[in-house]
Amino acid sequence: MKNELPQSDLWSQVALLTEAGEMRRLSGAFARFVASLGSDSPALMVACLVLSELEGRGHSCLVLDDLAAGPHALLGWTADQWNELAAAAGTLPRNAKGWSEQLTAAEQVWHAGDLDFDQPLVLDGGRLYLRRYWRDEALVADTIRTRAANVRQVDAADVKLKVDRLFASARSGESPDWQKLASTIALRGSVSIITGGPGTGKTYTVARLIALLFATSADPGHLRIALAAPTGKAAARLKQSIDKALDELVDKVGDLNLKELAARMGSARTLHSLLGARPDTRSFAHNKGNPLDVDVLIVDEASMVHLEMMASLLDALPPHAMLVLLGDKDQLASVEAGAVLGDLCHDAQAGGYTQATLDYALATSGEEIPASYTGNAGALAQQTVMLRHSRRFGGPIGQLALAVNGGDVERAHQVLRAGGPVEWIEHAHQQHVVQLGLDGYTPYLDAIRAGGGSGDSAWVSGVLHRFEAFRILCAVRDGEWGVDGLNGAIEHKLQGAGLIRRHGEWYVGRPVMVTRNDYGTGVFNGDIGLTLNDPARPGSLRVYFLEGDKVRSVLATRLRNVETAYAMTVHKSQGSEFSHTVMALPRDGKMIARELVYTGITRASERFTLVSPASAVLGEAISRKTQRASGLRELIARA
Ligand SMILES: Nc1ncnc2c1ncn2[C@@H]1O[C@H](COP(=O)(O)OP(=O)(O)OP(=O)(O)O)[C@@H](O)[C@H]1O
Repeated sequence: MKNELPQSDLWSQVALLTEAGEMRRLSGAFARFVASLGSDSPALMVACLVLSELEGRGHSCLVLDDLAAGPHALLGWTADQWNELAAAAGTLPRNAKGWSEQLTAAEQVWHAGDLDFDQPLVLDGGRLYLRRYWRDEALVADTIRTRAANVRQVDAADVKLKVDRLFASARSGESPDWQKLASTIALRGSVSIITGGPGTGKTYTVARLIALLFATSADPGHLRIALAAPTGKAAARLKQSIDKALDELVDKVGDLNLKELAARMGSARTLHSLLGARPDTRSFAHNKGNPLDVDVLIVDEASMVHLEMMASLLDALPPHAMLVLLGDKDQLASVEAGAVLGDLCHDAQAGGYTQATLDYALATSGEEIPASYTGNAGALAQQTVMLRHSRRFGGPIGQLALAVNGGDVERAHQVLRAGGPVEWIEHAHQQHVVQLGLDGYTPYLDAIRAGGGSGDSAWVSGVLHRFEAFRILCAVRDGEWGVDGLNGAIEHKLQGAGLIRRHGEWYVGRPVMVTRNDYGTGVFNGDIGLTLNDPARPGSLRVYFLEGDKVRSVLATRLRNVETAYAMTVHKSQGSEFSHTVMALPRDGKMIARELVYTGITRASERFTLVSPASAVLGEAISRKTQRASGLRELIARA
């Protein structure tokens, strides 16, 4: 029955928060929609508003304990903003139990386990979900649990012989050799995870795993191994690194023609293209009913895979196929809801390996897992290995990344102030970033002028590589420290310096980022290209994209969803690396957390410059760890 409550106060508060930019219009509309289906109790309305807001911030659910304690910190609101909303709603439950009872009483909420009427909201184990996210989380949890428990028998002596040869030249430098361990642990599993920071050898290890898979297969000629990553750039990088690593292994796998077998793997694909994305729908051509034609699927940059994509991927993977996820668990999670890799890697640091895993590791790799990593952390933890030693990240950039990752503000300040390849412009003005932009982008713009637009692919590739050597990353989109403000200011500066000649939107030298998948032109969200003259058609412009060592181009006027990309968000930079990376932090950093700073720093291979108008923002961000509400771990642990 409709509850005629004096809720006008609540909706006035909603309007105020919306006007102040603290609440999405969508959240109010969503709550009203739910009310139109039945109860409009204050508890239900407030829960809907908060749930929708959290969804916009990447959480897959609303934990009722958080709601009872006051979710303002999760929302980035002040305690007053929350208290005013709660007071306007009327009497709200005092604790999680009370919230649970009131929400369960609403006919729009399905209490998991009860008779299901396909209600839009789901309450499961003290968490409120939008139905779609609950379905995705349940699917991921069920599939991962089943897969983690499904460990196959291997011939330990045979594996040891082969893995010893594959890792014979490896300068491990660590004991135990986690890389070697990771490859034999993955070999037995239906799902496994290899996590580690930049340069810890995830790709190096997986190349050896591939060789091992071929070498131990009864029918290597028919083993179908597929490589994939969330973005085109990450996919191209994966393929390139694996090819390079496999090249070094050709004589280490007996009579097998590794080159030919590797060539049959084909190129690495984006997850969208692997699954067969269809324009304008969320569904894919491949799913449970039409599974992927693979025996082994290796997915790189798995931290970028959001909950919905992971659910689609697991749904489309045939039960017999092996899934190997590679990624850095400490990186920023996807913009979309879910922090799947982070959730799945909960025990990676500690290990939590059982005696059975210790025995298996010793028998297959000869490596002894130290006692400090033993425990009983569950089936998935037995299939998870964290690589702990970075090979190209030992200097100040690595030290800074480590300090940030560990939440050590003082140490981060120390490294930043010590100079060298790491620098910090404190109390900066926007002009500082703009000047860095001018210096950093002059080389590729000079190359364009010098080349005269010959269009020759080696020349284009050279220009693109120069562009890729430098990038400005932003934590936010809006304002003078955001992507939009900085792009405009840099463009203006380059124009003033005579490096670009802007007539309208498109001009020679304009870097662009694709913001939506476009199947017609074959460009995907996150692809970055440079605008150059079309040698075949004087007067017209083409955008050139680097794909591994190849170059692809599209007529500029055919690209509908693009934005200028002198500055880009840290989120979009994942999977890329630049020799010199500049990261600009805004004046107000309340929504910035450690993972973002860490991800920005780890994009830099040789030089990292931090620019911030207010120095306190960095410390605050490092101290703030993103907590994304999710029930994945609990659902996986459920028997
Ligand atoms: N055991 C090893 N012996 C010798 N070289 C190694 C070893 N492990 C890794 N390397 C080298 O270190 C570099 C980094 O390795 P790799 O690219 O595999 O790391 P990664 O973890 O995949 O990095 P990213 O996260 O940046 O993709 C590569 O040049 C690789 O060849």
